[in-house]
Amino acid sequence: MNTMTTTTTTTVLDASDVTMRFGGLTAVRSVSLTVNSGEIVGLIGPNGAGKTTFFNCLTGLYVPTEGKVSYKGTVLPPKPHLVTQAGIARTFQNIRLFANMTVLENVLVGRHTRTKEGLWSALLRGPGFKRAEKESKERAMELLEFTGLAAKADHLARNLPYGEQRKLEIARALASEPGLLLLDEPTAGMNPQETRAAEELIFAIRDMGIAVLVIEHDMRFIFNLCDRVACLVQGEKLVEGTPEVVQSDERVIAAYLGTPFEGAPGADELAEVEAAEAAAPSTNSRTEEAQ
Ligand SMILES: Nc1ncnc2c1ncn2[C@@H]1O[C@H](COP(=O)(O)OP(=O)(O)OP(=O)(O)O)[C@@H](O)[C@H]1O
Repeated sequence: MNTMTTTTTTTVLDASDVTMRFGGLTAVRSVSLTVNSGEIVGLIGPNGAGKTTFFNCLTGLYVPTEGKVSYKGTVLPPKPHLVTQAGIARTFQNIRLFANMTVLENVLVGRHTRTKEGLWSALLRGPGFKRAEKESKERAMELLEFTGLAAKADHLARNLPYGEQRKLEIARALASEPGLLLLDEPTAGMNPQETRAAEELIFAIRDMGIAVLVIEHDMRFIFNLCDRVACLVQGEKLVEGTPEVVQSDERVIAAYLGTPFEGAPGADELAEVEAAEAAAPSTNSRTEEAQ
């Protein structure tokens, strides 16, 4: 929640008329979308609607066939490492961690776009390199505290439970000090309790001053979390608006939701979350899996 009285909203991301064709298939057709500072924006739509392809166009993995993508007023070069350097970080639908590296090492990898020390400095391990290494480690530990993973800093990534691997991906993305975070299905495979914790984590990220664009199929999560939601269908943006507008739009219901969305959690689901929360002493002190 923004408590400042004199906040100015700026456009962080401006994607304009983005089209992506693969041979004869138009996966994304002339989609425009902005994300402003302080906002959490959701991207929804049926399987194959073009959501991940659109993300890939934003992050330089794909060069859009048409259209342009700007970050804070500057057109982005279509190269993933330059996009990260500019200030956009992302997570992937399928978790992409370095499984045999520790939790801390995974976050340190995410810092490489922010460390200025060059190859020679690293090879010689001079004072500049050692100072940068120490600062990176401190920042990485801060991010592990923030995401609730500090106690597992020395564990191998592959030994973390699934929900914590997703958190680690977020910590690693935050390590590049982004101004915009793109999350591709951050709650996929999570239980209701983990989903709720992920929601809180994303609010906290927004409160740190990082704008968020999130793809998700869990509509309760999306409508609860987002200031604005855009619905893609067959590569085109069908509707964009507040959660209230999007969830009651007849076209969204027909093309995606199937039935009108009911916002309040069902009694069974609420009971399941509350029982799980009561059983777990805290999110950070889960039973550790064997290393
Ligand atoms: N590299 C590619 N080459 C060819 N076709 C592709 C490529 N990537 C995606 N597509 C196609 O583009 C369309 C959009 O796929 P995309 O993965 O972006 O959808 P999505 O909305 O993210 O779906 P989901 O919710 O299932 O993840 C699909 O028809 C897909 O098969």
